Amino acid sequence: MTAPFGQRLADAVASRGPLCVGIDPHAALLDAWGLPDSADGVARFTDAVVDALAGSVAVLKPQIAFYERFGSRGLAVLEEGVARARAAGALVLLDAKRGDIGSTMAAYADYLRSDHPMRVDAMTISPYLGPGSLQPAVDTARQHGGGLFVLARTSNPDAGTLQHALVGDRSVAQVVVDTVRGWNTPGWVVGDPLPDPGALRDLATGFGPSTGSFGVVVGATLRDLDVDLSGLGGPVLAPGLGAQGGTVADLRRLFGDRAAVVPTVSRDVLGAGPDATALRVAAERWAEALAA
Ligand SMILES: O=c1ccn([C@@H]2O[C@H](COP(=O)(O)O)[C@@H](O)[C@H]2O)c(=O)[nH]1
Repeated sequence: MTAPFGQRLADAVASRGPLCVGIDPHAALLDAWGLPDSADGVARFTDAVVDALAGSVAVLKPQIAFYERFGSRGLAVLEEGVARARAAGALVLLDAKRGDIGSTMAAYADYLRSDHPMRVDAMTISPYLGPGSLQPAVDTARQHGGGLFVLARTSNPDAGTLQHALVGDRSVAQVVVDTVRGWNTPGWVVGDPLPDPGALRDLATGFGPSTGSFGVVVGATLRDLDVDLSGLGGPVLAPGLGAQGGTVADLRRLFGDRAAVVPTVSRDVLGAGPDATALRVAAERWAEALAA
């Protein structure tokens, strides 16, 4: 029986630190690494990143879009990379950003099943079809010890166009955060009123044995933290560092010590490759800056 993702994440962070490194084999990076823009190039890129980092970083986050570019051969490469990364001790967060009606969502969530050929530890999902549509993914995650990160306030510049829109007196982003807070709250079921954040302030804010398995994505590029994360009870995936302009100082400014933050960096680390030592040094530089 697999322990809940939140607990496994907290353990990984305790022993390896919170850094997540993204595996994003962009065509430009393949070129810079002297690799062909093909499934073979992506395989060599993935192997190099996994070999260099899966033994030391807490989380690796492959971006499925870069594998789907090469059809079934690309997915076979990803499947192999995911298995190797997990075997080396890294948690694998599949950046797939899936979202659909509930019955289809159940199929997407199969990536979390223990019998899936490309089983991952957690995946990113999109809430655009409404919180209720995501429930089958929550059920699968609970059953198989998996985790979910729901897009709440993403790192792209025009994200607020939709995410700031109001639903009653709350922003769309806040509705997402409140929904995830519900998933992390023992005893809460769909249809119950959402838990009052004020009453949940003592739910874990940092990493610990009670870290929940359900998290949100909040970009490190935000000018201000315009969602209330109190009582979330689960992790916050923070992309946007490095290539998108976010810094460790931004993480501190936005989150302080009020959240269990998993900062994630792709291009800024991957650009150091293909040399394994250089990749490790680039990841360590971020890890040290985060720990300082
Ligand atoms: O709000 C979001 C959600 C996901 N991402 C993904 O993270 C990486 C970022 O790559 P960098 O090279 O570090 O910019 C990429 O896979 C995005 O799809 C995000 O950037 N923002």
